[in-house]
Amino acid sequence: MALIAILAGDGIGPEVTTQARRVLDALGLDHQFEDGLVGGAAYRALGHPLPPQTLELAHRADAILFGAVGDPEMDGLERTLRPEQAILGLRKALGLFANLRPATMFPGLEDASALRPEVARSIDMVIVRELTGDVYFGDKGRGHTKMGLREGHDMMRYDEAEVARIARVGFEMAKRRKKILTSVDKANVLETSQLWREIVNEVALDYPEVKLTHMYVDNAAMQLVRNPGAFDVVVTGNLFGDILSDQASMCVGSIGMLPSASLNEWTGTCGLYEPIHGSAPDIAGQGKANPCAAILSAAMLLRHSLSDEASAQRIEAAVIAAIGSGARTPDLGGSHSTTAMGDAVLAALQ
Ligand SMILES: NC(=O)C1=CN([C@@H]2O[C@H](COP(=O)(O)OP(=O)(O)OC[C@H]3O[C@@H](n4cnc5c(N)ncnc54)[C@H](O)[C@@H]3O)[C@@H](O)[C@H]2O)C=CC1
Ligand SMILES: CC(C)CC(=O)C(=O)O
Ligand SMILES: [Mg+2]
Repeated sequence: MALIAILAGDGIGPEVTTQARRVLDALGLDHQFEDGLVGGAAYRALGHPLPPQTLELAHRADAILFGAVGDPEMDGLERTLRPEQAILGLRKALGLFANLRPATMFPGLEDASALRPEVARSIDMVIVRELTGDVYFGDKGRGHTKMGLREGHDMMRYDEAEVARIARVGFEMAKRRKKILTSVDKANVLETSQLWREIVNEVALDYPEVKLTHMYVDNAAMQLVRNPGAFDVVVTGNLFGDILSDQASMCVGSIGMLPSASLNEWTGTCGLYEPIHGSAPDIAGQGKANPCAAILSAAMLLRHSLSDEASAQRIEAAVIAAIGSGARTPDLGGSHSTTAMGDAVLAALQ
């Protein structure tokens, strides 16, 4: 029996996580669930966005289903107490360096894409985003210039081991798919990216069967809307991966459709699974959130952390069938509530 920690968080986090939990329950598997406080909800109750008891639960669990954190009322808090520190802290504490973000066009959703249907139809890609380095975790601070102007800095840095291990995840993933890997960087400007490219080329020697292309991030953003079907696996750093994956989500219809897995090794023993979106304060509490990304994250949890491919596929098939039957939340142009969308997925579960 596995222990699944549920960290629902803030805003729409609890709304979408509730639907994912319903789907997991309906599978009738013998797993145990334990809820933990995280983000703004944890700060309100316990004075810290990632309290020790939540961190302890995360370490004890076999896998974590995460909702989202973030609360506009807490934007003024010092950075270390902001709700977002909870997810950053979990990624660092659990060593979750590999973030897999699949973007696939679901049949019937072409019209919801921001792209023309004939362009959108061919999208089937995975963004492999490095998750514990880069400007997100580099030295940061505030100060004043000699002229007395306020300044801020965030250090972008990677060492060769950090680049090599995420590159390997990208190559392994590509090897199992169409054998096309695009490494995205900004090596024409950034020293960090030059090292990135050097190391990716070294790792490539172990994967002669994978076709490797290097692409600058500005071009990648453009190609992602021009010809997204050309991408198979994209490997990139923390910042570029964060931005490109939100962009990829609109190419397949909605940010409410993209799940993710954050792993600390290729097969992942303990992993954290979350929709790529945030707490969406603009729609929180209104029953408008699309729960598909959270439900699909639960499928990734079963696949990567619990080695239960059959159950993962049952969930994915149910989401495809629910979409196929016309179920749509407002972000997809429909009028299903969050719960009604969950109902549609449950009804389609075979
Ligand atoms: N992993 C996490 O917990 C993340 C947390 N955040 C935090 O979330 C808060 C809000 O950030 P935003 O920049 O507004 O990004 P967001 O992803 O929360 O929302 C962006 C837009 O997408 C819409 N949206 C997001 N998820 C949706 C869903 N499931 N169904 C329908 N529409 C959806 C929202 O309504 C909003 O208009 C901030 O505090 C931010 O720091 C942002 C991204 C990731
Ligand atoms: C710390 C999070 C707010 C970063 C983010 O946007 C993400 O991981 O998608
Ligand atoms: Mg993001």
